[in-house]
Amino acid sequence: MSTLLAAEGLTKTYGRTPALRGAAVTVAAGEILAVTGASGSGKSTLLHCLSGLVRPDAGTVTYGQRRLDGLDAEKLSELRRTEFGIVLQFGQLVPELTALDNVALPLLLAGRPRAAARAEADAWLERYGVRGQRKLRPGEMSGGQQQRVALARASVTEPKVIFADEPTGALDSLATEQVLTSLVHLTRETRTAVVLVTHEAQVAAYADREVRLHDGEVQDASGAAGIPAAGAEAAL
Ligand SMILES: Nc1ncnc2c1ncn2[C@@H]1O[C@H](COP(=O)(O)OP(=O)(O)OP(=O)(O)O)[C@@H](O)[C@H]1O
Repeated sequence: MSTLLAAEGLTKTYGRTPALRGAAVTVAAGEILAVTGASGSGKSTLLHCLSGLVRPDAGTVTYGQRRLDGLDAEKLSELRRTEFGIVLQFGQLVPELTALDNVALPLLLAGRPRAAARAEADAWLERYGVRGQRKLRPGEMSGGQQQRVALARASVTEPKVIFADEPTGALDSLATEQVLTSLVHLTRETRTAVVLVTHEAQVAAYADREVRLHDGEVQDASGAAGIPAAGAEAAL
């Protein structure tokens, strides 16, 4: 598989706390990569560096032919808007907008007509099991419902890479399966790659590959982790 995203020697220190210490990782088009490790091992920091939200102190992130550190803030934010879908751990939905309008927003920003944007947003809410909540604002939804709306918003543009930080952390196991199955479908249909930060084995089992962090370093990079994603899809 062709490499879409490659990071080498990533180092990031917050004050005196080393979050990453020379981490290296690659992501291929269409693959689901689970990033696992104990609390504080650097998983979120790795996701933030890979998605260009945080600049590492040292090391490189290359997306296609482009080095993220070679892009200015405007180019980086354009790249994130057009090629990436990002789901962070806490509240990134627009509080004033309904679930439907939150999900339609990236399409409207890309110039899609309102009716078409809303129809696509509706379909993604359905896929993630929160169509019933489409008229609610984030403050009127549970944490798990908000997570699913955030995933729908990250998926609606069919980006090249989705970065998701514990996207099922607030879901029960049935809803977790529904969400991960939808993600697997997305990757198989559109060759979207997914970088999935998780501490749950049930979630990592959906990945094609797992990278385990320990104290900011990649401890173990394994092949298929548990149930392969294709198996999860076939089990539908
Ligand atoms: N913005 C920040 N300011 C200060 N320290 C930070 C910041 N972000 C991360 N850290 C520290 O860097 C280390 C790695 O944190 P990170 O959030 O990347 O780990 P994690 O594996 O995602 O943890 P968790 O599973 O608990 O979310 C931790 O010691 C954390 O306290």
